[in-house]
Amino acid sequence: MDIKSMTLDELKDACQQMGEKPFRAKQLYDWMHHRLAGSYDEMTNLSLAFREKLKEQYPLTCLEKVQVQESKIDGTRKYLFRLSDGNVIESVWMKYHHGNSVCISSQVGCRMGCRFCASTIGGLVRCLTPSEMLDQIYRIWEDTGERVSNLVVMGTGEPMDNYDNLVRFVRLLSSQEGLNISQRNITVSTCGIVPNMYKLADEGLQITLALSLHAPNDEKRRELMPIANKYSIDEILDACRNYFAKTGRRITFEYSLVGGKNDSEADAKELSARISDINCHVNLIPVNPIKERDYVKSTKKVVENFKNKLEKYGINVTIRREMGADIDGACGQLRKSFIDKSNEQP
Ligand SMILES: C[S@@+](CC[C@H](N)C(=O)[O-])C[C@H]1O[C@@H](n2cnc3c(N)ncnc32)[C@H](O)[C@@H]1O
Ligand code: SF4
Repeated sequence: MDIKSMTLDELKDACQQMGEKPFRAKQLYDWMHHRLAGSYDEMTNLSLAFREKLKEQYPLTCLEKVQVQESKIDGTRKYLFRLSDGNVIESVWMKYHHGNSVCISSQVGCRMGCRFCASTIGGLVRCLTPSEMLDQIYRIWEDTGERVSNLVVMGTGEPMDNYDNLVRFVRLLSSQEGLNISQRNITVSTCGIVPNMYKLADEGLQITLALSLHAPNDEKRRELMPIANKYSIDEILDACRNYFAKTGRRITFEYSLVGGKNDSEADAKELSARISDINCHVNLIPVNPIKERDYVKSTKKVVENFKNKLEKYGINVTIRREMGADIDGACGQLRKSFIDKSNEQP
């Protein structure tokens, strides 16, 4: 395992095996997770011999900032980072009145194939390690100089398709010796991989589960999301009910409104009936069109009507505020256009 993905206890064992005292592990942990050291050479309170041993046994890798786009409207920042193997990923920093929020990627690409999503067009390249997920937050913290209070795993990738790394990442991020971000301020979004939703409910975590529903019935969902061929909405909603029963955490349903596909009043009525018994919140997101597909955004009026209809049936609902509208591209597009441009060059 890479050294920045280790817990403090694991690091103590590793240090001991290298003949070092356990307090060295604390110093090392502090350098990596609080002082955001980019290399062992910066860790000047560790002996040169120890640093050499570390370099040999545990190469320390950090994300490299490749590009930042900043919104003139609200200060939202989109980051493109390069991983040590040359792959690139994107992350977003948003300023809200309740604090700063970061949206991270969990994989390089995605294999789920949702029709409206730019992240999946090149398929899955690989899963991110816990430290690569952490480092997105660390590098943004370093760049902005501001603490992060909320985290959403809603960037490229399907976190439930990278389960063990995701859970380890959440534990590291929320641990007292880590950034100590409250688990209640962490949201993990999934397209609905049912067995792992059950597993997550038993981890003893207090994170919010966001479920990307996007349709009121299986037929419509299958048109938008191939994963719907594997798990039915009934199965997914049962997994959500179980998550609430086990954790007490209200479920968030994400619903991307696609013009003429899933945004009618009948869709709203059917959706309300299906989720009315679940302690939940619905987040409506007008779909962000990508050039590879011909899906269109629902009009403002249709979005408002959809919201009103859900409210009429007693569902708690918000329309997601558009952040960084001037730098907006759909999720995964910054990475995709960077790769396309790199491929065009001779
Ligand atoms: C990029 S996904 C990552 C997390 C996870 N894989 C999932 O699907 O929930 C985060 C959210 O963005 C939504 N999304 C993806 N592409 C979109 C687009 N072009 N317009 C609006 N929402 C989009 C997804 O449906 C999902 O609800
Ligand atoms: S919406 Fe989520 S699951 Fe679907 S392709 Fe995009 S990243 Fe993957």
